[in-house]
Amino acid sequence: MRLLVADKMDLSALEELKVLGIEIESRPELTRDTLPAALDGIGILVVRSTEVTAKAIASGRQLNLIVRAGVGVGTIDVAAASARGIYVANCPGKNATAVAELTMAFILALDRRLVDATSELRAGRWEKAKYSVARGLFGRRIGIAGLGAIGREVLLRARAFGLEPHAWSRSLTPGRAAKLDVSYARTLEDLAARSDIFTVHLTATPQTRGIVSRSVLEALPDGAIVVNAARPEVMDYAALEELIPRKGLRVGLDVFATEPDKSSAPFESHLLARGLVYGTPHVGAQTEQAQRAVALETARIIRAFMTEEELPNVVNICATSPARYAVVVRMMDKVGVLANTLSVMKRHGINIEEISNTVFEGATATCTKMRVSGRPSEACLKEIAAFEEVLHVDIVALPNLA
Ligand SMILES: NC(=O)c1ccc[n+]([C@@H]2O[C@H](COP(=O)([O-])OP(=O)(O)OC[C@H]3O[C@@H](n4cnc5c(N)ncnc54)[C@H](O)[C@@H]3O)[C@@H](O)[C@H]2O)c1
Ligand SMILES: O=C(O)CC[C@@H](O)C(=O)O
Repeated sequence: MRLLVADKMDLSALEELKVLGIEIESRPELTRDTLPAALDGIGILVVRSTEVTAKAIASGRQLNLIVRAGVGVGTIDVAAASARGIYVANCPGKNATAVAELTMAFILALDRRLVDATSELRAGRWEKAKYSVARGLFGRRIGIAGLGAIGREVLLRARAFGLEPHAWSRSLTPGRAAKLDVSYARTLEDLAARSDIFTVHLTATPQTRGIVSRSVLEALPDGAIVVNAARPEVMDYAALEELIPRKGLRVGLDVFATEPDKSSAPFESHLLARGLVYGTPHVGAQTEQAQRAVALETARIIRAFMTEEELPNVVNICATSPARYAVVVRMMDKVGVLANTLSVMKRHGINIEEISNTVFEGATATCTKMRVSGRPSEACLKEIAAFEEVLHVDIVALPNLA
């Protein structure tokens, strides 16, 4: 099988896959527009930020698996992949430490205005009085929006700096907050209102688009530090642009709405000219440690795809299966027995949603579980049971977990 890595990546971690017959091709120069033509004959695609459009997915006729070597899958048309039965998997948590470190770097740099001080020194200006007015972090309040993998790493580091942690997260309850020893905020507005430092670590989904809204940003105290190392879509950047000078916000951004596809393209953001705004070109995950961890996780996913039944970190499996019954058939491990069973199911109009087959020690007998949406008739089950090589047929009603 051919594997294409369409981004810059630590390839040494993928070397071990060659023993599985995988041929690795590295083409970091590919872009959203050139990727579709490069997918001919490719079975596995690995990407970081290169966009995988519906057009690319349609061109990848042999594509079985797309691995996002990172967390956010917003650059992949997951719906198009699902419609063609292509797995999409990611590497959650593997770069959390790196992003938390960048978040802390922004907070410290903004408090001390490190970038401006350095620029002045470089220009030959010793502005000691100007840069001797930092507020300091100890005892100040940090509001963490989203206590996922990165949010929790930020929490850990915030404590070490003596910051007072407050949080809002989708599944955070007052009880859980008490266990984590963080002050519970009922809403994002509530969190913003008590944040001297406000940092966002939410997934970008249709539900979280603009969730850090104008009213959330309006609720921030004047002079607050704001960090977004998550995704631009989660924050109302137009409102932020307006509020930076009005409220004297100090802002650190690793993510921009105008990010180019590849680093050679030009970049522009009005936000950077609005006041004390520091930026980095989406490098939150770019430490050697994080990239190594992500590459190892990518290799683990691909190995599992080639050798195991279960695939880790898949983001596009049907959350609630439409299957309502399982037909459990114990049968002899012989050619054609399963095919006969399937042909009976087909004749009775039964659509199989999921199927698994376990072979027992000695390879004499197997157990096949077919999960189906409609209940097969007694006649259908009797027909299956009538095959000489079928040992037993059962039907089990599945709990509706929807
Ligand atoms: N700057 C970078 O280079 C970089 C690197 C890694 C991750 N990220 C981004 O950082 C963010 C956090 O990543 P993570 O690894 O902590 O992810 P995570 O899945 O561990 O945590 C995500 C958080 O978002 C919340 N969330 C998800 N859907 C939500 C919804 N519909 N409503 C409210 N909250 C919701 C979750 O409850 C959780 O608190 C993501 O946007 C990710 O893409 C950026
Ligand atoms: O790999 C990258 O360049 C960005 C990674 C980051 O945004 C992620 O979601 O993991």
